[in-house]
Amino acid sequence: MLEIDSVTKSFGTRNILSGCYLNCRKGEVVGLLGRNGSGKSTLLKIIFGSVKADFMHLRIDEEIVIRGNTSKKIAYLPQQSFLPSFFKVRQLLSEVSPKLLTAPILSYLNKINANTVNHLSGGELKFLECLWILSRAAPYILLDEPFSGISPLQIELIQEAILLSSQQKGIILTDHLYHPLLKISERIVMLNNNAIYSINDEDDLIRHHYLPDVS
Ligand SMILES: Nc1ncnc2c1ncn2[C@@H]1O[C@H](COP(=O)(O)OP(=O)(O)OP(=O)(O)O)[C@@H](O)[C@H]1O
Repeated sequence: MLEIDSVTKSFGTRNILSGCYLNCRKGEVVGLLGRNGSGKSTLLKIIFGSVKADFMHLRIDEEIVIRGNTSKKIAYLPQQSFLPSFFKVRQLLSEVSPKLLTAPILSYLNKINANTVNHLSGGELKFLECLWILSRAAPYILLDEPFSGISPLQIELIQEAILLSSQQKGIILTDHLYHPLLKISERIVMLNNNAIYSINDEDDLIRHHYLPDVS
């Protein structure tokens, strides 16, 4: 299990996270929701180790971890593209796990004919980056907005890849496209007012001012 607790983070005088707790077991997808600026990316970066918390405890499979990214136990899809523009698409595809290459995913990939990453469309690039991250050997995967910029049919393919990957891995996923997120998440949590809350139904999303109350 990946378990992070007592996460505290401020930027200057602005408190972003106060004593947050989050966990994820192998075999589950945890959906993390929260309004813009609530601190979701910051929390994922703290777990990965690219942002330093003011305070936190991170344990992965019973071991205390100081920096997630040097532990080899966490792979992380950031919101922004991270592959070098000259990276060969063929090379990228060769590093995708065969397990994720289902017939519909292969059929989509066969239609991509760019040679290098800088010739991919925004959605194609996000799709390939997500498949590549899901293929890493790390047992825990953090996905920051994997559906953003992706068209509906390709979102279904990404959902399929995430679910396949989650058979062995623990996945923490955040996205504002909350319907696709709700569909594949075993558990939903929400960052609100610097803390994490469990979400049981859509009414909770209204109570936490994530969805408008239209009643
Ligand atoms: N390096 C930084 N320096 C100062 N403030 C920062 C820094 N990084 C993030 N913030 C602030 O921290 C808050 C949380 O940012 P974060 O990116 O974690 O939000 P988020 O929940 O992921 O938002 P979104 O849904 O819009 O992506 C924001 O108000 C942001 O401006």
